[in-house]
This record gives sequence, C-alpha cells and structure tokens, in this order.
Amino acid sequence: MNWEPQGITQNQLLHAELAYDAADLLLDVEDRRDRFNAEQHDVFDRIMQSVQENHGECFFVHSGGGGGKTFLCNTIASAVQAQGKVALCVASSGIASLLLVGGRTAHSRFHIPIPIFESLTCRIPK
Ligand SMILES: Nc1ncnc2c1ncn2[C@@H]1O[C@H](COP(=O)(O)OP(=O)(O)OP(=O)(O)O)[C@@H](O)[C@H]1O
Repeated sequence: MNWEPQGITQNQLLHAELAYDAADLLLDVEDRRDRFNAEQHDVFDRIMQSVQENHGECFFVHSGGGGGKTFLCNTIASAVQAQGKVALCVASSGIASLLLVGGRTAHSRFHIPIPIFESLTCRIPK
C-alpha cells in the first residue's frame, strides 16, 4: 500500500470523504446540537471527546424505537467530517443505510466478502 501523500490524494474514496464543506457542516451540527435532549448531549460529548483524543474506542448506543439514535449518529458524523476527518456511515440493511447521511450498507462499503441470498438467515439463539 502506498502511504505517500500523493497516494492518499489519489484515493477516490478518501478524496470524496474529505471534500465536504466544513462551514456548512458546522452550521448543521450547531443547529442539531441546539435541539439535542440531555442524553443525546451526553453521548455526543463523550464520543467527540474520544475522537478528539484519538482513543479509538467503540460505542454501543441503545434506545427504544424513535429515541433519536439516527439523529445523533448523523450529527456525530457531520461533526467528525467538519474537523476534516473521515466518518463512514454504514448500516447492516439497505433501508437502514438510507437514514444515514451518505450511508451505505457495510457489505457494500467495505466489500465484505459474504455471499447474500434471499434464503439466508442469521442463527442467533434467544
Ligand atoms: N433532538 C432532536 N430534535 C429534533 N428531532 C429529533 C431529535 N432527536 C430525534 N429527532 C427526530 O425524531 C425522530 C426519531 O429519531 P431517530 O430516527 O433518530 O430515532 P432512532 O432511535 O434512530 O429510531 P429507530 O430506533 O426507530 O431507528 C426523527 O424524525 C428525528 O429527526
């Protein structure tokens, strides 16, 4: 893999992901943050602190249906992108990915080599 700066700028995905208008994103983030509830504020601050300090942590955000997870995740993605960093929004299903800004299925985005058939199910015991 070519890690030279020129190689990085030639990576089309990276180029597209770094081409956002930071000023536009910041305005959107500020508007959304003003509307956050207390829990969304807490999660946003905690995750952004982790990003800022490069902790490389994983977070699991859980709530009942319609609790504001997607709203929060889109705001976090925009806040990360506004800093000139890369945030890739992925979901496990195509329908879920449509709710995320610039969202794609993880399968498509990362070229996960799992064959998908209509008859496939996931055997997760209760
Ligand atoms: N802080 C907020 N201010 C204004 N609208 C909000 C806020 N949080 C969420 N919403 C709105 O509430 C609705 C439900 O939020 P959202 O889709 O983010 O919930 P969710 O937890 O992802 O839902 P689900 O679990 O069903 O996927 C959406 O229309 C969203 O725009």
